[in-house]
Amino acid sequence: MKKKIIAYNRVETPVLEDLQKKYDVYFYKNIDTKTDPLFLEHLSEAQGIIGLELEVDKELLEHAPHLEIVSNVSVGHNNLDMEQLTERGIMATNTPDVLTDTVADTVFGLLISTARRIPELDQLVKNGEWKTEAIEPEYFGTDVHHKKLGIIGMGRIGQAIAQRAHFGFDMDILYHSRTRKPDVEEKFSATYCTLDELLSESDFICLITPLTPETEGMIGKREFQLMKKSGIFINGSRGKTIVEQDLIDALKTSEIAAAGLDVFEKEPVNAINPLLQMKNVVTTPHIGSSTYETELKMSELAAHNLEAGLNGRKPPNLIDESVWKT
Ligand SMILES: NC(=O)c1ccc[n+]([C@@H]2O[C@H](COP(=O)([O-])OP(=O)(O)OC[C@H]3O[C@@H](n4cnc5c(N)ncnc54)[C@H](O)[C@@H]3O)[C@@H](O)[C@H]2O)c1
Ligand SMILES: O=C(O)[C@H](O)CO
Repeated sequence: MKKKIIAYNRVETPVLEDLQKKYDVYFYKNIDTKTDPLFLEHLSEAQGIIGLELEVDKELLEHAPHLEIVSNVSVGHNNLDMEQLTERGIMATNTPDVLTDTVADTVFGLLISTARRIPELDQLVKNGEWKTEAIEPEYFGTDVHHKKLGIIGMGRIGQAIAQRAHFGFDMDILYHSRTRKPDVEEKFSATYCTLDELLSESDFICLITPLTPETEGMIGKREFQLMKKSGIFINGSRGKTIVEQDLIDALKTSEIAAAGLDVFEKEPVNAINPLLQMKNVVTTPHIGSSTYETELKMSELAAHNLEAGLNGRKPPNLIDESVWKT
């Protein structure tokens, strides 16, 4: 009998079609996973889950007695209750590496767009408000090259950001991470420092840690106050790593100059969120990894992980290796 799989939110079409040849696949999108009766029925039979941002918690797992593996189509796995999964011996996997450069490009794109006010000035041109041959100084931006960049979370993506900053833009790099990385320091002439030093000395700050109990709300009122008034803050991690209301306040009181945000406390972001009214805030809808090429690679890797797990092979990207019994 074919194994049963729940596919959720995003599995690229060619990958989904390939899975459909080998398994019974039930694809769901934009449903209430706590109450949807058909979803819960399929979940009760499923051996595998593959997808993006499905909240896999105790309640969901209680409806999934046959589950063997949850394969995230993302590197972030804050949607998974790892304690519950491990306790039940259910494998969980993610998609590191294949998206690293794409996310670093997004973060750097946000950084340049925010510093040079590209979306705001694009609107000005398109609205017919470019009135003088020489644009007025009130529309000038700030330089990116040769400035100081602070990276919080010097992992795979953090290092790809550092590479762009160091080799492409001659920036000075400060970083703060759980551990010091001498190879990174040498490669990008980066300096390790405390979080407070990084916040007070950087011209640009990129946050790119995972969302964990330790990083939840790690950037709030105190941290924004430590930043330079000319400071530009970029968040590519998860919305909940910052206290969003404190960011709003810091921008309103000019505690910092501007922000570039790919992620929000609540997604999709609420249309009345004050951040959306601010000219000095550049936003994108959580598209860090969303290019055709990279999303396909993520789906392929997630399917590879899923199929390994379902067929008795160790998935290459097991998050908690302790569940693998040889
Ligand atoms: N915006 C997007 O679309 C998008 C896309 C991919 C990843 N992400 C986010 O980026 C995160 C990082 O991805 P990665 O592949 O670089 O992961 P990674 O594990 O390689 O790197 C994470 C880094 O954060 C550091 N870190 C963890 N806790 C910390 C703390 N309390 N203080 C300082 N540093 C801390 C770790 O030491 C590590 O160096 C993901 O977990 C995800 O949340 C977002
Ligand atoms: O963590 C990731 O891979 C991304 O945020 C998914 O979109």
